[in-house]
Amino acid sequence: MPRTIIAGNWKMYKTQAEAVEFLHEFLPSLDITPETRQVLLCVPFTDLLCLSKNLHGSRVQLGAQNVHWQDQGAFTGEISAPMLTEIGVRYVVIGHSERRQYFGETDTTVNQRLKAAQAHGLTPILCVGESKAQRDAGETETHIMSQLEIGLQGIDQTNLVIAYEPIWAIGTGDTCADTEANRVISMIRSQLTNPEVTIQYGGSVNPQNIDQIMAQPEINGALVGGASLQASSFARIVNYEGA
Ligand SMILES: O=C(CO)COP(=O)(O)O
Repeated sequence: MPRTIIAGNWKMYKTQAEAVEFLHEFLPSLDITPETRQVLLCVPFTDLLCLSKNLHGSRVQLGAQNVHWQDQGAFTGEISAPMLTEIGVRYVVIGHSERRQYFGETDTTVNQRLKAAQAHGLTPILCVGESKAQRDAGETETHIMSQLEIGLQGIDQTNLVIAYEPIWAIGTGDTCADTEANRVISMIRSQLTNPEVTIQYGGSVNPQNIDQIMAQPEINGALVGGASLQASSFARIVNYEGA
């Protein structure tokens, strides 16, 4: 069985002070068994060091939201994998649709970032998903298959998480129907060589829909944006009802 991983993606939200305040409320309300349910917070770079100290000994792991493919060099504004692992980061989100849309991320650079993350022992969370126009044109499957084909070239599937995030469902409140998310995730799994890869759903996950999403057999977790910013709402999500 793939491991269940519920991750919060804070995007560009929360100063350090706000992050610490979040933890004070969030950590005591966790009601999970870490062996069966992994919880992650993927936070802005400036929050990582402080959260690493505050999460030490807790049941929550830390993730970054991007990583460069070189270990060091003249790459102004970038952060490398050794810089992340040194401060206790274990996961990194790669190829989020917002990076693809606003910052020129391509499947090729996604692949380079995945390789660098794995080379340093980070677990990458590869984000894939179709736009509304692609869905309407019936191109959901071909688009995702092409993202996977290029993104996963030469990638070790024993240290990998995939997040299916339909772009039209991100931040819109327009959640993909859970059976449809299950169908697409099943298609994604059919493209993989390792059946144990955790595949998450992301896109308007909230405390009201998490139980139903997690009841789907192919869905192994969630990547949560807006609803991970409030401690009470993210706690309800990670404490979802189910196995
Ligand atoms: O992009 C997302 C997580 O990476 C999803 O964002 P929302 O949960 O705000 O829709």
